Amino acid sequence: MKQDQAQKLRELYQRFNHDQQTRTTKVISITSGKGGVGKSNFALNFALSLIESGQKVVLIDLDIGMANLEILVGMNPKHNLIDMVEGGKSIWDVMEKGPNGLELISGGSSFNEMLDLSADDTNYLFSELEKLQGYADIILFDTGAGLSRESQRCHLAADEIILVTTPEPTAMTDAYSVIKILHHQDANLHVRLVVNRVASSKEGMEIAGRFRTVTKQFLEKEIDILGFIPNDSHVFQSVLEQTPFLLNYPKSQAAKWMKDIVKIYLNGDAKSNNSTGMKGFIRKISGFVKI
Ligand SMILES: Nc1ncnc2c1ncn2[C@@H]1O[C@H](COP(=O)(O)OP(=O)(O)OP(=O)(O)O)[C@@H](O)[C@H]1O
Repeated sequence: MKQDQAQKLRELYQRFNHDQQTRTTKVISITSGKGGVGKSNFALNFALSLIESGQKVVLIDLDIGMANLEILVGMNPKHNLIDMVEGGKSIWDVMEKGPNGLELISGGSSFNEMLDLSADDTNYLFSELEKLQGYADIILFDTGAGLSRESQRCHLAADEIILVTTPEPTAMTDAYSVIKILHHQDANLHVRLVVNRVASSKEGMEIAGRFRTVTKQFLEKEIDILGFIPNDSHVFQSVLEQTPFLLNYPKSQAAKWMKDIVKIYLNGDAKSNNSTGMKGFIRKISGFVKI
């Protein structure tokens, strides 16, 4: 048997037997109030940095109508979630391997078709997604900016939400709105803030302070600040080169700060492990969708 065939068989074996593993599987939904604040770049490089720290991560693109993670990472996936539902494929058929152990599931560019999915299709989608329980330590959903009905469901069903903003007043105002609307639906949601494109950590702290003051008016608890990413030309360069900055420019300031965020995330996460995982996610999201 050829070596690559043997490798493929081993991978298949691992995937079909993953439920015997004991991974908890945390589901994180990544969002922003305003578009273009760096949410997808954050999601991709956060995933890669988590992997570098030993986590098994699956990144799922749910940016409705604008799925572009595959472009940022220079991949050309053969299938996406819509193909999966329409073609009766399995979740393993649509999961593509990227660089450095990244596993990516593309949402395609017409995921809003989900709105028209039949009850059987929706059940099928959820049953395939549920297979990821126990397969990865962390499932990251990159959702569209703002709050569409689908992305709201995703946030409300996830174990936690990472909200990305920049210091711009417009981005901040939209981020406040996202928190306010989500909090109105579930006061116990765990939201963590990332401020992207800051000039310095001092500016990041100032923005975080302002965010805390404003959100105190409608949150019972203080919002969690996960960290800051500097404004760094290497990010822009990496987008042009279709290679994530964490891999392309590992010594850049953006990569360094991202690694700090992951350290903070993993330290804090170990202390508060109350995830309901992919099974909980499917149970909750099924409750929002009338099947
Ligand atoms: N830290 C940063 N430093 C410099 N430029 C950045 C940084 N983060 C993002 N950018 C720039 O912002 C652009 C938009 O980033 P990205 O596509 O990740 O945003 P987004 O919030 O996902 O957008 P959308 O909501 O439209 O999907 C990138 O192409 C990059 O040029």
